[in-house]
Amino acid sequence: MGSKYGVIVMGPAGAGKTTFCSALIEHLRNNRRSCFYINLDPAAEDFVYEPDVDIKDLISLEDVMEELHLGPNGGLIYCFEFLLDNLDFITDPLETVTDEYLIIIDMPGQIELYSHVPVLPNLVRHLAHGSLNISMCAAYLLESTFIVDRAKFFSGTLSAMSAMLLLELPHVNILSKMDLVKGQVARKDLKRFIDPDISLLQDVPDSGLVYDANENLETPDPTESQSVMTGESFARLNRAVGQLIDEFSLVSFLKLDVQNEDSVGSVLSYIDDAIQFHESQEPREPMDDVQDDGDMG
Ligand SMILES: Nc1nc2c(ncn2[C@@H]2O[C@H](COP(=O)(O)OP(=O)(O)OP(=O)(O)O)[C@@H](O)[C@H]2O)c(=O)[nH]1
Repeated sequence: MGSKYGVIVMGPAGAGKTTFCSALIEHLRNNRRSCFYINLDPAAEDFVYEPDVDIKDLISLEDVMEELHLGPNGGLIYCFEFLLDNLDFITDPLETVTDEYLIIIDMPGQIELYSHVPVLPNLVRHLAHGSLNISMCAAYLLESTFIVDRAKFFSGTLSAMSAMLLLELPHVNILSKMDLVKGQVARKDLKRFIDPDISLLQDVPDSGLVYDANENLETPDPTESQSVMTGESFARLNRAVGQLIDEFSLVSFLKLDVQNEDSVGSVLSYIDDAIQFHESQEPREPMDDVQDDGDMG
């Protein structure tokens, strides 16, 4: 059984991850619980609570972009690869953290991290299945204002699903910034987003989206390179996305209003429960590609 507990806070840019981390820390403090706060966003600057470990003390995104001539996304991936090569930076301070602490890991918002780039699963495997053996939960935030634009909401839902599949951790999805939609959405309408009702996708208006069907071909034929996704093909795509979400059937959201202490407490209790439930279910085994001594080599 693990004797360390952690939550990794993820979600698209601006979803409210750092604000949620601060609200969690405040709630834990008010309830005499300890926490250990790790910032892994090399671009994050303003913190209400100073992180106990900050990736910026290991590597600076600005320096990486300047010296390696990388853009912000490439620079971020480089920073994570560098972190994986220097895992002691994060594992050493965690050695002494006991089970009274909740380890809170604040992630950057680049969604590549939650879709196809392997750095995050490697990091999580190391923390959860390496010698630290941290019992972890993933918290994926999506902004509640997305529900105004259904296409955006369902695309966010897909990114949350992608993170669930990628990390294979106990997982809670959270609709953040609920104060921004309070009083604007009827309770019964909100319910259709909390437990996503795929029939909402039937009403998504056809955007007349134009896409380049041959963008990956080396020698695109200019007469055939443009396709217009309209009408029936757009509806078919939406039906397919709906079916995917429906068949996955594990996606639902918790509501979060960071200004409301009860709301933060309620989300935290789901996180605690997810961690405990997972711990009681699964014997933990180190993964093949992760060494036990904290050195990924
Ligand atoms: N109204 C409202 N604003 C919020 C809430 N949470 C965050 N914000 C605001 O949303 C913006 C982004 O919040 P952050 O907590 O920095 O979001 P983040 O996901 O950490 O952002 P990145 O790290 O850049 O991806 C800030 O201006 C916050 O003040 C909320 O619950 N309600």
